Amino acid sequence: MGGLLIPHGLGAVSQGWRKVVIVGTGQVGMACALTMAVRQRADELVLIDADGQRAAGEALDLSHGLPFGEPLRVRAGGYAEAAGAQVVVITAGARRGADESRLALLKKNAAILREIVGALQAVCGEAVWVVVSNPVDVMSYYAWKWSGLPKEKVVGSGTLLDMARWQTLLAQELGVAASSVHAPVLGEHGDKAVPLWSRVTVGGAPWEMPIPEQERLWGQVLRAGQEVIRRKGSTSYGIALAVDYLVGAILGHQERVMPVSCLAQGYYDLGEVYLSLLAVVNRQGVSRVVNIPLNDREYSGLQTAAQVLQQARIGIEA
Ligand SMILES: NC(=O)c1ccc[n+]([C@@H]2O[C@H](COP(=O)([O-])OP(=O)(O)OC[C@H]3O[C@@H](n4cnc5c(N)ncnc54)[C@H](O)[C@@H]3O)[C@@H](O)[C@H]2O)c1
Repeated sequence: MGGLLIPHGLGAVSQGWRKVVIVGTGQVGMACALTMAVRQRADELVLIDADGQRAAGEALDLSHGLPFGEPLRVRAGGYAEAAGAQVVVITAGARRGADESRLALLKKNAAILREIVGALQAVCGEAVWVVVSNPVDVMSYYAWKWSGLPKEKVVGSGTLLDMARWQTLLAQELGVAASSVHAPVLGEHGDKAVPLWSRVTVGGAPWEMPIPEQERLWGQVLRAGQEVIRRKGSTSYGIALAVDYLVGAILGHQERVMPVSCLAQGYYDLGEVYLSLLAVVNRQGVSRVVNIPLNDREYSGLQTAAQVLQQARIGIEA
């Protein structure tokens, strides 16, 4: 993978320079790159892919839009170019088909992740690693385990997307802006996600829905990813906006509270497993977990998610 430096018209790297590396320049990786470019999230984006030509083409394509935005350095390259990044976003790996579960990707994507972790370790030990590749909770766990990084520094996008899908649907149902709805989701990114119905608020006011209505709506959230994949082959924009939000919290040291996949040990009687809990995100990554009280249904939902995620690891070498 040869480095390709796109002319950028920027001078020397200044203090506070924000460098983000994206590993995997497929649909998700490039949607993340475009979102971050448009939102001026970074000063420098480095794109890495096993297919070096693809990464180079993507970097060139993105660079052609630079005259319309703020200065940005975009380049494709190898892992050596990742040195000095504050954030690494891992989106490399196979994606699922419409009728496939995320967990079915594990064996293949774990092998890809192992290779990536080995390469990143040498150059990005100071960065926060944001894992997006599926199954994201198990991949985040192995990124943490194999890298030996402190747990704060390895964070998965987790149920950020599930939460966004749920909030979008609730907002449509109520005829209000999606940003006015707060509806946290914990647990697995997938079938064992745990919607916190007891915590739903609209404009800050608690909001309730009859159980059959809850089930109907949550069923739609669970099928949302498949609905998109069936129609266009992959999901990319929703996750990209979620990742941009998460990366923004890291680079801006924002202390934003959001559900992300993190080491859950020590919370809600959970063991050594990565799944989504409400966390405060800042420059360190996961700065702390917000240990909110859960009702019985939510608590047992988390236990089930943890069991499924721990079982999925069987056969993969820790
Ligand atoms: N966490 C989430 O909410 C979420 C949402 C959507 C997609 N995803 C996941 O993101 C991943 C990527 O999805 P996509 O649609 O972009 O797939 P894609 O096929 O479009 O892109 C994957 C990219 O990974 C690259 N790649 C493969 N092996 C590599 C390696 N060893 N090193 C570097 N690059 C490598 C491929 O060349 C390809 O460019 C999938 O696992 C998908 O399931 C996660």
